[in-house]
Amino acid sequence: MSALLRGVLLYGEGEPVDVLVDDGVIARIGTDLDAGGAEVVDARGKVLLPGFVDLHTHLREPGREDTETIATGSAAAALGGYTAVFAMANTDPVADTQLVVEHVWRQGQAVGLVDVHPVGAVTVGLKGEKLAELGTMARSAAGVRVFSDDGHCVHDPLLMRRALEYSKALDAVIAQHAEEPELTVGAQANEGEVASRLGLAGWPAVAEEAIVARDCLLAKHTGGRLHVCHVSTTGTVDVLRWAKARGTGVSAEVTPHHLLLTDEVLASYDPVNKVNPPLRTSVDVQALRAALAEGIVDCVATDHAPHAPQDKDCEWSSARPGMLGLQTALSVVAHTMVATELLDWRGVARVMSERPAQIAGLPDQGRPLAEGEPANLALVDPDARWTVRGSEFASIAANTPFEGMELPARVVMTMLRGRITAHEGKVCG
Ligand SMILES: NC(=O)N[C@@H](CC(=O)O)C(=O)O
Repeated sequence: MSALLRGVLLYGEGEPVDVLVDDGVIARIGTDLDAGGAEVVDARGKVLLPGFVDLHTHLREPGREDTETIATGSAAAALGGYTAVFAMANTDPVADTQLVVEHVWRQGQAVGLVDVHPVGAVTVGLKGEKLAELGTMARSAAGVRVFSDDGHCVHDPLLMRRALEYSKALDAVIAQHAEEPELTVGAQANEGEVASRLGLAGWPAVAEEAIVARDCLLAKHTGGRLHVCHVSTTGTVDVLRWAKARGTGVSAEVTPHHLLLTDEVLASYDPVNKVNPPLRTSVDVQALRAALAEGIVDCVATDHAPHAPQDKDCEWSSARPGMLGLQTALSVVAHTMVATELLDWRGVARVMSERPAQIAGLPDQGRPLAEGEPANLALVDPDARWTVRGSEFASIAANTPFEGMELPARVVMTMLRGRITAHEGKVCG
């Protein structure tokens, strides 16, 4: 299949060009290119970016196919501009064996809309007691390079030390859900004024920061590679700055919802706003935006967490934490980072594609927009404005905290190795 994108702006910069995609790669970039037999896409005024890479997606298969499947999650990813996603291990059964990670990998390939890379659990059953067979998962057909107990913190420092040692040997990364469990027993909302006012048990920032500090020390000590999931506090940014300055092998992600929402939205008591880690204060939001712009926080990851209505339309304390993210990520980043001039589109390519691909060691993702490079691409309309409707998403679940919000910019086309996977809001193939 070949396609010619006419009049597109590479990274939103410079003069419009034509981009000819053929045989899975960017074959030519120039002006007034001859379409030949290629499908012509009018891309005037659109921004071309490398396809996005999500290091943190919950696809819920196996186990909770009532909320998301690899097929529906892949469709949501393609519509959101993603060409690769990392499917978290907290499925049922847990992705802690070769069997499960290979199942997820093969399902993803069979669907074929996005590269689905299974994340392997760090500990057996996410129980935090015994290391899972990291080597077997790494050597499996799925080639696992990201390990995480996400949803749970690897709390035991000796286990975390060993996992980081393995990460070196396996050229992998340990993605930590940083939450000191002793400090968050019963916690429901960011510890502070809002939680007190609403009568919700507090979730202190230090529960995250203490684990990030410990793990940075362990990463430095072992020479292993640590990735900090969903950074949510100013103090974590300070710790990351310190750790990076002393040459620690650490990277970090921030979610779109932590770049936009604060705990003030909890006043409605709507559990759609319940998430782990919790929404923090406007001071934290500003610190996270600045850290992402500066590169202290490396990338954006969605933490796309679909939940069934019965797990969300209930009392706050019994609701499950988590929010959808795949189909709104680009727009929330445009709203919080581009409209505020903290990032330009080249910066968006860095935080949504290049850095996550590097962190996970994906050789054919997050590549430059240049001739001969694989055609993993996201085409964005920077001038679009649209209103979020969870019911219109490809996901089975509809738990978006951005419901009814008008957001800027929208992904209009996604290509995976030269094949159009989504176009104008429709999944292709
Ligand atoms: N991020 C979330 O709020 N939820 C995650 C897991 C978790 O971190 O609790 C989920 O799997 O639903």
